Amino acid sequence: MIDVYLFSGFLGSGKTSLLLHTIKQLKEQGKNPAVLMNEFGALPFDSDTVKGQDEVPLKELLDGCICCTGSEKTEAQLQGLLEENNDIDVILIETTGAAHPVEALDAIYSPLFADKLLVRGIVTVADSKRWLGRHTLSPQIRALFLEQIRHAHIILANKADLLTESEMATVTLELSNLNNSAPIIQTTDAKIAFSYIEKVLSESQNKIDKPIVSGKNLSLSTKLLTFTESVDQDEFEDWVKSLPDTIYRMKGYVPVRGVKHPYLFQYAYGMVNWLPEYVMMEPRLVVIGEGLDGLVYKHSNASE
Ligand SMILES: Nc1nc2c(ncn2[C@@H]2O[C@H](COP(=O)(O)OP(=O)(O)OP(=O)(O)O)[C@@H](O)[C@H]2O)c(=O)[nH]1
Repeated sequence: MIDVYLFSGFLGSGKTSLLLHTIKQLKEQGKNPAVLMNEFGALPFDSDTVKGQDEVPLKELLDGCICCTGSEKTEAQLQGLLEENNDIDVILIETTGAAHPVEALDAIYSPLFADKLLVRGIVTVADSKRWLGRHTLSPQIRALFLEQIRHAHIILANKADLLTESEMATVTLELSNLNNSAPIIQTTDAKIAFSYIEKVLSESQNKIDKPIVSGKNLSLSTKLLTFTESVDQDEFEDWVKSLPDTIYRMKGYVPVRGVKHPYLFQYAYGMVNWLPEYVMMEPRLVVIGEGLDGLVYKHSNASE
């Protein structure tokens, strides 16, 4: 049987960081992990990051999340992974931040895999800073955030570096009030020993409840910005920070004036992150949020 782990968590909480860190540890143990990831929106930025890891079989479900693309598609992807690679030991599934973890899990519970896959459980990465500011989220999004925590078998209270010790203590207490059966681990960059996750999940094969909130009903949408000319880095950052709180996530490549290649740009919950790129990437940016109509930067074009 192949162990399957599901990584859940809100947009920008640190799931990809957990995935990369886990792949590294599994490979160090001599195991062969495979990855199924889905992206909300049409651009596979996260899967680009994972492709950088040598020889990790990867399937992506583009343009939608595991829950909305339908279980047949997920089944087909999983089947493809298993047929093309007969030496997989572990499958890691990263769900989109907009997916209800139980629906995503439903999709991989298929009779096709009953004797092949052993679903070990759900690890939810919670952005601790966002947790403290959760009252600013719209009710539907907040409900999804809570559901992802409620259904977790292990919770990572991530981004501990951004909070004080007493804030972290508050977050941990509040998370445990919501889900008192999952261990809560405070992490930075979602760094955790995978052996710990393995141990906890092999001990507790929790029963997973039925979904309450559906990821399909959310008013989240995505937008793709393409740039017509390079931007002034400070001005662009000011623009991003002036956007409403309902813009949850941005990632992509932004051409910056005076710099040769577009920078890798990430935005999550009020914080921006620029990283130089040594290759020429197409300058385009995915924006995820609510109420994106009319959102455009002065040197860019927007499309759905
Ligand atoms: N300060 C801080 N930043 C973090 C931490 N973990 C992740 N980040 C940053 O948060 C951003 C999002 O991290 P990812 O690992 O891509 O999160 P994700 O959940 O995969 O994001 P989506 O793919 O949008 O759902 C990146 O800029 C990370 O560098 C952390 O513990 N502390």
